[in-house]
Amino acid sequence: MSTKSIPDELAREIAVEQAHVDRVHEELEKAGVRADVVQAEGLARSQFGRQVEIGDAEGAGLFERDALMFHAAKRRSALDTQYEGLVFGRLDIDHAMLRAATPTDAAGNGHPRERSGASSGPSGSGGSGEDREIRYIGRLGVRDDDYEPLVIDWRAPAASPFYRATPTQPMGVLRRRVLRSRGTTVIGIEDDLMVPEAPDDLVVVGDGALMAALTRSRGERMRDIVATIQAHQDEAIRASARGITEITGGPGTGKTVVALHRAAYLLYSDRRRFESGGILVVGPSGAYTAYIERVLPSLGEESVVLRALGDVLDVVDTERLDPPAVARVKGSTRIRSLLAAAARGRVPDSPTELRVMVAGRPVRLEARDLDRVRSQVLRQHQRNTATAAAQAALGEAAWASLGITGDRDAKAEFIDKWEDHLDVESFMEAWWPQVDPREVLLWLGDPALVRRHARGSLRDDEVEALAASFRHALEVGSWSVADVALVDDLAARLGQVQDAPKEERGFYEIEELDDLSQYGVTEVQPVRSAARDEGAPVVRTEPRERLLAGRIGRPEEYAHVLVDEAQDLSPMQWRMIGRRGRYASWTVVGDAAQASWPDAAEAAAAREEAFGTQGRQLFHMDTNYRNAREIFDYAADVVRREVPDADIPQAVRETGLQPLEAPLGPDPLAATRAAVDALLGQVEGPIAVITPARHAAALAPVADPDGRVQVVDPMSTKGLEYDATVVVDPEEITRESPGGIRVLYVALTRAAHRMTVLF
Ligand SMILES: Nc1ncnc2c1ncn2[C@@H]1O[C@H](COP(=O)(O)OP(=O)(O)OP(=O)(O)O)[C@@H](O)[C@H]1O
Repeated sequence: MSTKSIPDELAREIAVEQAHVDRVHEELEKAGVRADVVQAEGLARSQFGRQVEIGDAEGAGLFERDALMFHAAKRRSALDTQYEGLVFGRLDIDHAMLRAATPTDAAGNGHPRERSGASSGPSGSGGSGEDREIRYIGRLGVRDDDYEPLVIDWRAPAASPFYRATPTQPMGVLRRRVLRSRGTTVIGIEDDLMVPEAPDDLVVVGDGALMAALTRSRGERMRDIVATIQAHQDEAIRASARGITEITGGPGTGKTVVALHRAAYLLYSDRRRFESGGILVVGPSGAYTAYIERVLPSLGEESVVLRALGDVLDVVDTERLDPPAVARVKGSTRIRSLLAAAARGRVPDSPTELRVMVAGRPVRLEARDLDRVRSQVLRQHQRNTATAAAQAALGEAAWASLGITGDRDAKAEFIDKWEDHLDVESFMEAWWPQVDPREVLLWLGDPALVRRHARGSLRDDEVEALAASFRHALEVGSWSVADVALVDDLAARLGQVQDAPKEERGFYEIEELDDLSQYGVTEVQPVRSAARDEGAPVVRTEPRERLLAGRIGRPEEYAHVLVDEAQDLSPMQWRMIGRRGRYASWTVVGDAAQASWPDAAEAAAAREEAFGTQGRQLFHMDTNYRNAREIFDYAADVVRREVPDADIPQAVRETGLQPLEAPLGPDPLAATRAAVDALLGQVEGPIAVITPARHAAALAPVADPDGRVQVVDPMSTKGLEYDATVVVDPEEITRESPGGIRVLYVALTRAAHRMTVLF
């Protein structure tokens, strides 16, 4: 046996694997041609529809095989060119060893033996005898004409030993091999031996795939870990789809990447349910969704919806953060009573009196009467769907106000006239308009209104700050991330805005003009009459239109909801996500020690409400795969001082390089530049300068145009990682953030290889 790679041996092994990869591609080439034919015959849709229901380990027959291959052929070139190859693993299994083992220690994870990914036989180093089997593992399943698997989908039960086999429980596996490819070319091999002595014909090369993966430079986008998933991670990935799956663990323990692989696994294991029902992945920021967006496509899955907290609603997409004190008010369920009152309250500037002549009788209703009718209707209805009910209730009130008793016919005539009365209709338009939930937030720019509706539930300073924040939204024309959950809450209270009946639309509202973009028009400014504007201050209407653009629909519901960085969701955000997962199972990923939402108990209560009474399964990750041990130990020391019960993982990789500390000095820009310049020569990939707001403007010039060096605030680095970081002014980071030291902990755990801290 050989445990060290020597170039010739490595080249020989690569050639063997290349031969198999070539065979897979030939097969896919043929399938691609067939797929074109299928498509040309108009059968593609039904074929594709069927294929989504099968896994490559189950079922048999030409039809499924064609369908499977159709899908694989479609995805092949993307997987090869963008995602490091379709085939990434190989298992050499000894069935004699398997037979001798306990029944649970079986390749195939207890499932009936599947035929191999390449079979026993001549192709390569594994071909000794009947008992030997070779399985190739890939991002998708591929079979040959005889329905023999050439590659097994990584999610199939037959691929499970690739992730679960260990030297103490080898599951019949002699050698696990990871293939590294560029395009369709195999360029490297890393082997792990599962038995103390490999048979003579089994060559072992490389230093182990995990370490090779971890020492690699980080790209701008998260990579999948499909070739190096560890056994404890695999358990969480393949855990039951039901109920609530919680994945906890410290920084860099792979929580995010495991959760994403789990999403791909769920689609594979119950495609009918999860593809049609949908999977929603929610993360903290747009930077985060951009960072993870390639992981699922790299696993062959395109159908998962990724949303940041600022773009959960279709019509709002924002990254703007409120000052911490305001975000706190907006995130707390305390604000619900204000929203409820505002949603039920009078529409500002709506009429406070109704005078009308109906069926020859003069009707007069005053503010008190109108308020009473409104409250009565809103006890049973949502405002936007209750126009008819409100008009009817108003009619009853109008009749009652006349003080006529016992004359049924007169009442019937009155109500009949009331229903079609033009004056009543125009009153209704002003008194009971359709209300966009975002309008309600704009009303709350008035502190007096906020105070009145809050009825003591908010302090004076909170009232002022809240109202100021909505006025600010109107000035800048953008909502904040925290506003999105408020809009969603109001939308649930008000009901969907209803279309005006077609015949009532003004000529300028005809449908053809709804989508002006087809004429190249991207921004519309209303024409204001000169007379109306005369003498009046110039009103800039554009920000308001930006704030109210689009139509808010009903919340999209999903079959599975995956929430990352769950420790940061405010109670109001939990409620927002909960509306999208009322019938869903959940995967929830978080680490309390990295929390930026200050009131853990309140958030926990809202989260429990979102989950309902479903069963739980908990997975804990305790190995840090991101940070060099020296960097992580530094961060762990910092957080332990204030959060003694922080969940501290073990970092597995040592570099021998301690983080550097240097003074920020009188010229922060120069100090930061010097730190960045040094790092540029030491790492290949992205570098982040993580700075508190105080230095952000001064340090902005350090960012480079190609994006390799970025200047970012600590909160925006949540969930992300870089080859190297410069953490600026840690004390100020702690001071400025509501999460305090926990946010500094996030900042200190973003670097994979090098870190410099500037005090
Ligand atoms: N089995 C693995 N093989 C290779 N790389 C891995 C493995 N597990 C995790 N990693 C890598 O470790 C890094 C950290 O993973 P991830 O971002 O999922 O951690 P996290 O627990 O979500 O971190 P945080 O809580 O700090 O955001 C990523 O680069 C990920 O690819």
